Amino acid sequence: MTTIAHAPPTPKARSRWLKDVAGRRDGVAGLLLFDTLAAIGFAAGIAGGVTAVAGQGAAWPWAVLMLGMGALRAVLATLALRRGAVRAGAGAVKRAQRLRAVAATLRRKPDGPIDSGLLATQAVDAVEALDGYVARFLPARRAAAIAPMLVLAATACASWVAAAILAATLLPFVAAMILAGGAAADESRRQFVALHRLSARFADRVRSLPVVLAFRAETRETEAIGAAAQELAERTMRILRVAFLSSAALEFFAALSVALVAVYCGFALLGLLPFAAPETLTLGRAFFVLALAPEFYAPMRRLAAAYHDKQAAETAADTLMPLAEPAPVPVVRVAAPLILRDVAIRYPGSDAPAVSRVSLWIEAGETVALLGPSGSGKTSLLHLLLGLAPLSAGIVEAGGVPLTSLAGQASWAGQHPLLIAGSIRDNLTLAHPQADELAVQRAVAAAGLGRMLAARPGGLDATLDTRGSGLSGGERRRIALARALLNPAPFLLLDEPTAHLDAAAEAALIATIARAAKGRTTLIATHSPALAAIATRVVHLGHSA
Ligand SMILES: Nc1ncnc2c1ncn2[C@@H]1O[C@H](COP(=O)(O)OP(=O)(O)OP(=O)(O)O)[C@@H](O)[C@H]1O
Repeated sequence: MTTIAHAPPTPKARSRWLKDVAGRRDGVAGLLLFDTLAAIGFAAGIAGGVTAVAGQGAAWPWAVLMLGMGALRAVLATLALRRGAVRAGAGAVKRAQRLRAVAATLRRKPDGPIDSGLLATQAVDAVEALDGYVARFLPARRAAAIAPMLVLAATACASWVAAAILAATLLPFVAAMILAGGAAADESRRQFVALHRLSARFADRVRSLPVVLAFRAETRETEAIGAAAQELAERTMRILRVAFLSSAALEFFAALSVALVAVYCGFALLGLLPFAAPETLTLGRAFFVLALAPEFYAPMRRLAAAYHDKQAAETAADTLMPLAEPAPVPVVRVAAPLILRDVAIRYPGSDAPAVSRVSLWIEAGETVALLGPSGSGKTSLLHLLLGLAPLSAGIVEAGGVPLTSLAGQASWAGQHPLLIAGSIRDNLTLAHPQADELAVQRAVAAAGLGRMLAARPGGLDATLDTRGSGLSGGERRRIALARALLNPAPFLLLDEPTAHLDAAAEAALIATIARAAKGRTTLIATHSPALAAIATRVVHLGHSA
C-alpha cells in the first residue's frame, strides 16, 4: 500500500496555500451580488404589482420589472455557474495543480519518499477536490459577506421592524452553520482518506492482476477491496447524515425568520398586533418585505451547501502542498568523458549498497560492456547515469561537470521496456517524435522486428496495451532496442539487449548494436561474452551479496 511520508501542514498554512492557489477571482462573487440586486428588483416588482392590482395605478410596468428581473436572475445564475467552473475559474486552477503533480512525479528524486502511483492518484482525485472550493465555496463566501447586508438595507427601507427581525434571527443561524461545519469537517477528512485508500489499493491490484490470478488470490483481494469500498460507503453515509442534520437546522432558522416576518406583516396590516404598531405598514411594503425575506438567507444557505467543498479542498491540500514546485529543468548539454569516482548506490531501506566503490573513466565514442553476476549492480549503474538510482557516495561527472542525469541525451533500452498504450509506431517514436518514415523502417529492420510486423495485422499501426499483451519478451526488447536506435542521442545505454535470444538471433542483433554504437558513447550491461566482445573495454563488476 502506498503512503506519503510527511507531516500534515498547519491549518493556517493550509488556508494560505488554498488562497494562493485559487487567486483572486471576484467575477463569480460579483455575479452573485448582482443576483441579489436583481432579487430586490424582483421583490419590488411583486410588491408594486400587488399594490396596482389592489387599485393603485397601472400593473404592467411592475409586471415588466418582475419578469425582467426574473429573467436577469436566471442569466446571472447560469453565468456564475459557467464562469466558476470553466472560464478563469476551477478549470485553470485544476490544470495548474495537475501539471504540478505530474511534474513532481516525473522529477522526484530516486530516493524520494513519495510513491509515483500515489502521485498519479493525487493528480486526479486530490486536484478534482479543488473544483468545488474554487467554483462554489469561494464565490459563495465572498457573496455571503455582502449580499445579506444589501437585502437587510432594502428591507429596512420598507420596514425597519422586519429588518430587525431578520437581523435577530441571524445569530442562531450563524451559530448553527458553525456547528454544522465543524461536525462535517472531520467526517469529510476521514471520507477522503478512505477514498484515497480505496483508489490506491484498486490501482495496485489492477497493476498486479496477473500475479493475483496466478496465485489464486482473487477471493482474498476481492474481499479486501470490498472491505475498503464498504468503509468508504459507511463514511459517505456518515457525511450524508451530518449534512442532512445540518441542513435541517439551517432550514429551520431560515423558515423561522420568514415566518416571523410574515406574522408581523399580517398582524400589522390587520391591526391585530398586541402592542402599538411602531411603524405604518402598507400592503406594498409588506409584500416587498415578504418577497425579500427568503433572499436574506439565500447567500448563507449557498455557502452552507458549499461548505463540504471547503473540507474536501483542505484534505486535498494536505497531500498537494508538500509536492515540490516544478522548476524549469536546465538543459545542460553534457559530453564524454563520463567519469565515476568511488561511486556507491544504496537504495532506500536497503542495508547493503547495490554498488560500492566503482570508478570508471569512459572516453567519448568508447563502447563499455558491464559484465558481472546477477545482482552485481549493472542495471543500477545504468540507472544512476539516467538519474533513476540514488548516488549515495562518490562523484559522477560528464565533460568535467557534475552529472545528475543523462536523460534527454541518451538512448536507453531497459530490461523491462516501457510500453505505452498506442500503436507500435507510437512506441517507437516515443523517444524521437521527429523521426521520419525511413528512419523508423531502418530501426525496425535493424532491431529484427520486420518478420513480426509483417505477420501482424496493421503492422506498425497495430495497437498495443501498456502490458504489451500479444508480444513475446524478445519482441518487447526488440521494440525497446529499435526505439533506442531511432534516437540519435550521443549516449547509448543498453541493459541486456540480447537476453533470452537464440544464438543466431543474438549474432544478428550484436552486429546491429556494433553498428549503432559507432560514433556514440555506449554502455552495455550484459551476461553475454559474445556481446561484450564488441566493446572497446569490458568492466567486471563485483560479486553479488
Ligand atoms: N529499486 C531497488 N530497490 C532496492 N534494491 C534494489 C533496487 N534495484 C536493484 N536493487 C538491488 O540492487 C542490487 C543490484 O541490482 P541490479 O539490478 O543493479 O543488478 P544486475 O547486476 O543488473 O542484476 P541482473 O544481471 O540480474 O540484471 C540487487 O541486490 C538488487 O536487489
